Amino acid sequence: MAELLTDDQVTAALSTLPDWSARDGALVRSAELPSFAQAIQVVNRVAEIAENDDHHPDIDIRWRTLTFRCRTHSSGGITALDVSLAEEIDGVLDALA
Ligand SMILES: C[C@H](O)[C@H](O)[C@H]1CNC2=NC(N)=NC(=O)C2=N1
Repeated sequence: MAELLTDDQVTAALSTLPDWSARDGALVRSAELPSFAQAIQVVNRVAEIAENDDHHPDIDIRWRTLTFRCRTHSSGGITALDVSLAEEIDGVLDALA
């Protein structure tokens, strides 16, 4: 099972992820896309990455606003897998937002 990050490790990771915060044992980011269709494109691209990595974010879709929550369910909190996933989600948003 993946190791949980310490609070200090989470703080250090967040310093490189300015659009993310830590809430309730998860890395959380919201993003508003120009349209619902573009929001769904982002979701589809993130879904592909999540399947490849076998690590899946919780995703909330409200019209064109997406909220991603990255936590390792099997570990019960934030692990290095979530930091990597957050970086990959940033990459998708940078490319499509
Ligand atoms: C067997 C497989 O690796 C697990 O079920 C994976 C799938 N995706 C997952 N995603 C997340 N975010 N947390 C998990 O614990 C998790 N477990």
